[in-house]
Amino acid sequence: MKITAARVIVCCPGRNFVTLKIETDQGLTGLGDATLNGRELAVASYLNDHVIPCLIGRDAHQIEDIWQYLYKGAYWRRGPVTMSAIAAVDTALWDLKAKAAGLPLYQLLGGRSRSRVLVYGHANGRDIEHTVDEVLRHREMGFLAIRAQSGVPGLDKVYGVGHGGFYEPADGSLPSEHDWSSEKYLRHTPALFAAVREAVGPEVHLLHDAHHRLTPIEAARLGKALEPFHLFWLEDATPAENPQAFALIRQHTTTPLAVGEVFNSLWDCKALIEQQWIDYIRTTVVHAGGISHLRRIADLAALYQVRTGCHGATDLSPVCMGAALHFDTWVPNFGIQEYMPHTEATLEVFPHDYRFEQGFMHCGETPGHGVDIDEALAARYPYQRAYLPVNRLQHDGTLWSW
Ligand SMILES: O=C(O)[C@@H](O)[C@@H](O)[C@H](O)[C@H](O)CO
Ligand SMILES: [Mg+2]
Repeated sequence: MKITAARVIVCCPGRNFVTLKIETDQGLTGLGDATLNGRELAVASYLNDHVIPCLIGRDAHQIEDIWQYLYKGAYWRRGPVTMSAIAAVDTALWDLKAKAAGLPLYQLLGGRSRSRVLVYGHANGRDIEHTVDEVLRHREMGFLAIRAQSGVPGLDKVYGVGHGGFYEPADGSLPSEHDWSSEKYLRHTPALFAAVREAVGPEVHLLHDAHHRLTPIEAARLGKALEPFHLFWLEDATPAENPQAFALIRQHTTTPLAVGEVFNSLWDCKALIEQQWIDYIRTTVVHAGGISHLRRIADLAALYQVRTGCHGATDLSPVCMGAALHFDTWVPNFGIQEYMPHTEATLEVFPHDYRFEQGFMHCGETPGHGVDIDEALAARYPYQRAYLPVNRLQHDGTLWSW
């Protein structure tokens, strides 16, 4: 099955998405997600200007050889742009191989390891009371696992909390600047989870994302303070460039730790997994080199009882969600899948066969990963530059992790 053409489709049905479409001489096409929030055109150019010329004429069945060619052949290895581009090619080739076999993708990975995929939803509120209401609303919607994020008294905007309706962090023609105070956040968050756990009872899994903002000792303090509320995980407790920071957190708390949505290769994950400094690895298809590389990360994690917890925010396209659900259906050391429902406009551009049902998701049985793109509709939503916000410390303006 020869690759005859490939093109990059950039569209913005409410937010930007980058999709790679590979065509073959057998008339089959494959899709991969290449969306990197706030740097979309960098990946589009990497694909258009540097990758696609190398793909034409290759055998689409040689997924591994093409992966190695794009990884080692670039000389400049790893990084979010490179690995998102490789991920898109890899995902599209797995989609093609499954379509050529007439099988849903999970069958090519090793078949079904579970009947359904546990997911967690996002409950966000402007304050504790509103967040409790949102958690209860999500429980009513059938979620068995719910992430809670709330506004922090004294801070105008914080990660994860929209201002009414759909939460989309990327905004503006330049990055918006948010104030941050770890002290205010640390004073507030234990009270948030005391109220949420009290309201929702012991059964519902509760999750929280500290979003890279705490120092290691502050993260240890928060993990310890949250122990009475038995979180499923505390995510991105501290920036993970220094994996050793998680060793310090580990010394102080039994709150499970999750990290990895910003990782783009096995090498980012290795020490954290081998030292058992984390409990869940958050890498997913679009940013960690595709299905081929994500399998390698999961296999290493399995040796150390670390489970998967794929990233699944709305700035990852339905193509990534579809592929991730097939991965989740197969992977033996599955933990949980993040599920932020896309907008109707996005879902119209990306017809798909996966579905949500009572706290779980089900990938479809369509050959491939089960997601397509309506190119005519996508063309009606041209790219709109948007950036993720930046954070500055409220007391002196120091630039901080957002
Ligand atoms: O866990 C999460 O879902 C977040 O960390 C993401 O929403 C993250 O902020 C975005 O993907 C950034 O583009
Ligand atoms: Mg996160």
